[in-house]
Amino acid sequence: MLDIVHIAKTFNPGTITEKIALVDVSLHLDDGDFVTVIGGNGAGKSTLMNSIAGTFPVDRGSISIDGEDITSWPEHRRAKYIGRVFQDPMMGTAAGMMIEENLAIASRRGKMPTLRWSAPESNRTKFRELLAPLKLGLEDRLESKVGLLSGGQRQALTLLMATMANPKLLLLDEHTAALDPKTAEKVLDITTKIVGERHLTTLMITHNMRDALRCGNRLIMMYDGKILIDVKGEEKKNLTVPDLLAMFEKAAGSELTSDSLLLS
Ligand SMILES: Nc1ncnc2c1ncn2[C@@H]1O[C@H](COP(=O)(O)OP(=O)(O)OP(=O)(O)O)[C@@H](O)[C@H]1O
Repeated sequence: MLDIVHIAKTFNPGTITEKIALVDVSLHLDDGDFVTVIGGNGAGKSTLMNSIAGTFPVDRGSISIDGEDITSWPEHRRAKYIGRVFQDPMMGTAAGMMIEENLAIASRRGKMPTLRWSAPESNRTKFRELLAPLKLGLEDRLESKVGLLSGGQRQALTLLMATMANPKLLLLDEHTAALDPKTAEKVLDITTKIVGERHLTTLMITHNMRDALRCGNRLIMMYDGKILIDVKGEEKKNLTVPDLLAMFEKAAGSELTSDSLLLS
């Protein structure tokens, strides 16, 4: 489904601020794979995601989705295939617009643009049906401005919008990190439900090792711009946080020092 072959990315090459962010990364995802991505600060997780989304070009290598080489595609063209949710609940939705207007825009992703934002009654019924399973009461607030929602409500809505047009690939970039623990748990449960029901191929960055172990069928751990650990299926299911730390030490030849990972 997703094929990343030997990609590399260096920021500010040839300057004193040069930073090698991705060394030589290859990754193949099967249809419906739900991969959690962990790693310390600066390991290259967001750079990997940004490379896939087309935020910037990679220096080397190729990226394909369903056999189509998208390496040279600009970000807006890739957006037809890719749904993305960021850490900041303020991104991904339009605060000044109503819930139904946001959903109407999301449902038209990849189709011809239209000047008509408002939703006819048939769409409203569809939107209520989509929102009700979130159990956040949003189905009764279609005309509320999104800016009035809590961070968790807004992230759940963003998730719904990012998946409405059935993306080939869903990228979740620490999408629960800015929420309080209880709300984060709820949004993560909603994520697991949507991804599972829709069989969405998904990459999810998290700083929480337990979440990384609990969610998905595969886990990759990045370190110094490389994929250091890649576990899936039964092996992942039986893994504990101490197992993961031991695997890291063995593969990296040093102890994990990232506070954000160890304290999560
Ligand atoms: N646009 C950029 N310009 C310059 N350097 C960058 C840029 N984006 C990332 N980097 C650097 O590349 C390295 C990898 O960053 P990246 O954001 O991919 O790490 P990460 O694993 O997502 O870390 P974190 O968990 O802290 O978000 C870091 O050293 C970072 O400072």
